[in-house]
Amino acid sequence: MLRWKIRSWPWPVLLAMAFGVLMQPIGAAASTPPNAALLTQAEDLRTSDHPQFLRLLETLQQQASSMSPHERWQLRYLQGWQAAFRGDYAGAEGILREVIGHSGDPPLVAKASAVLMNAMASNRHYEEAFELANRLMADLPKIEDTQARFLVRLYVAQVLSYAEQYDLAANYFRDMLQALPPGETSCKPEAMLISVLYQSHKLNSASIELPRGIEACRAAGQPIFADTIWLVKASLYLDEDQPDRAIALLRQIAPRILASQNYYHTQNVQEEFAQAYWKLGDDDKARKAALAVLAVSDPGDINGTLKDAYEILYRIEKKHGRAMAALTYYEHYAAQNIGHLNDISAKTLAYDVAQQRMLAQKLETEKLSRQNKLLQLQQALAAKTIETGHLYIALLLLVLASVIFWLLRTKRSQLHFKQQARLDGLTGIFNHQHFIGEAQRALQLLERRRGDACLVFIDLDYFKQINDTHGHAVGDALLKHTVAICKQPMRANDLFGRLGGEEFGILLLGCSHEQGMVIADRVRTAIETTPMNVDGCAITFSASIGLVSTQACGYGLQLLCREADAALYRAKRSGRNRLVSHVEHNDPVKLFQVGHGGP
Ligand SMILES: Nc1nc2c(ncn2[C@@H]2O[C@H](COP(=O)(O)OP(=O)(O)OP(=O)(O)O)[C@@H](O)[C@H]2O)c(=O)[nH]1
Repeated sequence: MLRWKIRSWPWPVLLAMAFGVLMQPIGAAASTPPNAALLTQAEDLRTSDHPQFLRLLETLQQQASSMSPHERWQLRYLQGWQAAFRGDYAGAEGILREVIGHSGDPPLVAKASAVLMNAMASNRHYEEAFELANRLMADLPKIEDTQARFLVRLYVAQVLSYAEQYDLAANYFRDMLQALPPGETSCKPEAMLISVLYQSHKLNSASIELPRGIEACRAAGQPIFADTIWLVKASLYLDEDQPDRAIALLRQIAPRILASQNYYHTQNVQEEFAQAYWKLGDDDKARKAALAVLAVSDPGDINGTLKDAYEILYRIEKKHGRAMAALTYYEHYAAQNIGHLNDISAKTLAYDVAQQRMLAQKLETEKLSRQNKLLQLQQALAAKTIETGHLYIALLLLVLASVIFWLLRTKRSQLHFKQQARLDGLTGIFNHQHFIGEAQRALQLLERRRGDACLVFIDLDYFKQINDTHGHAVGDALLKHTVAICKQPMRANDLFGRLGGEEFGILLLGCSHEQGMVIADRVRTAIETTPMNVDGCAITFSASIGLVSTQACGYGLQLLCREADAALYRAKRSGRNRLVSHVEHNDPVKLFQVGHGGP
């Protein structure tokens, strides 16, 4: 028994319908509108009045030299579209690729891409067509022109249905119906939705979509799309074993379809007649209709309609025992069946390949983006490490600076304390201990050079009385005053120290006995003649001085101190305020007059 197979509506059928092949009469234009208006008019007429479109295209081609570059690219797009329409797919591909590559006009590029995709699919370049469909779907959000978006979505959905992705295509058409751009009607998406629902077995003859679609196309003045829906309805009657209703419907639409000479619709209407008559057992009419399908077909055509027509012819001939004729039709049927199945496999395979390739690209992109992210993280980490390194260095430098600062402070304190330990707290000159140490070292050096030096001991006279009379503070001030006076005749390298109480020592370096005597006497005289003023009252005082030279006693400090002390003692004993040298003890050549006998 003949099994009715749901027709897989081939791409060219839907494409031809979308292009429109209505032979509407056209009126000649009274005057020639400007190029831009003519281009828009031509684009609008493509599907509703194709002959008029061809005439306009001719006019536009003649006016090409007066067009702007943008208009010339629009014309080129229409030429590409027309090439695809007339079946010159290779020519269409070349022109449309040119528009896509060079026009620089995003809506035009989108429309040209959609038409190119159709041309490639019609030319059985399935893999390229599906890949382009994937790209167009991905780029869809970027297409701002509503007309171009509509066209792209329409064509992409058609290509999806061609790859038997019916649910996906149906969703596309439903989305389009939800948001029709201005100037577009629901006819085309409705008709195409019905077509994919039929192919995915989701319709019956009572489905609401059918009258809705027919009404939309009638209102839009698109009879060809309305006929598509009528043909689907007739197929559904056949599926539901209602051949009478199918024939009644086909009789209504057949005159218009046959008059339109639409290739695919003519094939389909005849094939549906054949199926219906076969079901009713009217073999003659079934045979006649099936032969009419063959009559309108091009040689070499392979499609589901031809396959079904040959199957009916084979069964009729077999039924009537015409074995030879039955075998011939069977061979054609088998060839159509294999060709049709091969074509379906090629499409399915191409779609799978395109999907796999897209998935691989997506994974590659994700991998790259992950690697990129990893790289960014590594860079951030490296930057952080450098930053941390800088922080550590800064911290280290800070610690180092603190340590250096602390060491310097400690050193300064040490130096300060050391200095303090060397100096006399009241007068600021060497204290006894340091004076003795320094004198020892200086005498040792001097001994090596055989230089001269004089050690001078100075003791203030009656200092106790000054303290008692004027107070201890005045006594302190007098001691400082004395130090200042003593420093005046001294040289920079001479050593000066406080030996205790009111007693001072001076080591005059590089100084002979005679020179020493002169300097020491200057000191004595200066003390005697430089009173200290306290509250307007001049306090005069004097000092006794003992001197010893290395010329007389050598470089031993102990001996020098003893002899200087002895000379000082003698100065005190002999009346104070005088200079006595060690030499004078043995040969008192010169005695100094006492300035004051007492305070
Ligand atoms: N103001 C003050 N007095 C001091 C200091 N050191 C010692 N004296 C005093 O110096 C005085 C020394 O007195 P004496 O040893 O009797 O000697 P003098 O009164 O100068 O008598 P002669 O040395 O014999 O002339 C004592 O009264 C000490 O108290 C000091 O740093 N400041």
